[in-house]
Amino acid sequence: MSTLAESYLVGLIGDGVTPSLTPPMHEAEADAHGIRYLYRPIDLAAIGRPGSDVGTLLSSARELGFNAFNITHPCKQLVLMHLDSVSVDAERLGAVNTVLIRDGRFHGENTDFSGFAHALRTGLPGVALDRVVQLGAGGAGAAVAYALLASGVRHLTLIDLDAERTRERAAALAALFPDRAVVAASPDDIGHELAAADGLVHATPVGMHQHPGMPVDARLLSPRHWVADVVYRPVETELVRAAVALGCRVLDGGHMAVGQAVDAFRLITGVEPDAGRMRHHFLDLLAKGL
Ligand SMILES: NC(=O)c1ccc[n+]([C@@H]2O[C@H](COP(=O)([O-])OP(=O)(O)OC[C@H]3O[C@@H](n4cnc5c(N)ncnc54)[C@H](O)[C@@H]3O)[C@@H](O)[C@H]2O)c1
Ligand SMILES: O=C(O)[C@]1(O)C[C@@H](O)[C@@H](O)[C@H](O)C1
Repeated sequence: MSTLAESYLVGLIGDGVTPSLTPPMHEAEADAHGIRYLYRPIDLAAIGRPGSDVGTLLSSARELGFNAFNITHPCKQLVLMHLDSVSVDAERLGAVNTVLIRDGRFHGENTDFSGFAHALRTGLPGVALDRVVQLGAGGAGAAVAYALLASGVRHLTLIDLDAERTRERAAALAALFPDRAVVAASPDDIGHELAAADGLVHATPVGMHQHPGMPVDARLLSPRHWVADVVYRPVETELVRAAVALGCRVLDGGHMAVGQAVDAFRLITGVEPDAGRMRHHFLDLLAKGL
């Protein structure tokens, strides 16, 4: 038998999360530390529950002895109203992807932003952060943009097909970081924006197996740009391949996927994970077609 203090029972709540690589990443890292750790996807689509049930699911899970959760689409905002406390960054960002259950209370964190910020620091050390263009202002884009500004980016241009979403996101971020410039631009302006930028961050679905292609004309990139992608299925996207071929410094989307898991594992267990080992495991899982 194991109790709350001797083992970890963790879940991932979200729509379509059955194939997620986050549960096996956590479990393998826990195994390596000799920690008893079970991590189950709780797929809303599979159990026929709406995202608005996230509070009910958390309450049941607390009664059943769960220690923590990762939370994903469509619940990252919906979960906020069910929490007893939230980290400063998750509150400012308005999104939670990690819930810790401690002494019967729910505490929310956001490791999407911290995972990307860590990946940027360690994967692209010393890159210029004066001007960055970010393509994609949806769910992942919100966390990444927040991480860029928290990491010191001085001028951030957001570009998305959804002009209203882009304007709203830029205004919200500008209010959070009043000493920076955060502007919305149209996809037609990308050439002009990239000409003045140090780096490009890509956070749209373009380049995924289901949406193959290049999100930006490679002729607009030059070796002085650094390029970060968030797409990780495949990890070597067309954008990543093109940027490497040009001689750009590149961060693939696997770094963010592993980064959020590294930070969540540390928060849940209090044990320092081996980030390099978790990335190796993640790449192995992808290579096996999982
Ligand atoms: N690496 C990670 O940890 C991680 C985490 C979450 C999501 N992702 C990946 O990020 C990508 C985006 O996911 P999301 O949850 O933000 O999706 P989302 O639907 O919330 O947002 C995507 C945004 O991209 C915009 N868009 C789509 N095509 C575009 C184009 N050609 N040009 C400009 N804008 C365009 C859409 O209008 C939308 O606002 C997916 O590939 C997902 O797999 C990666
Ligand atoms: O790997 C996934 O499936 C995730 O859902 C991706 C992202 O949404 C993270 O915030 C979650 O912690 C895990």
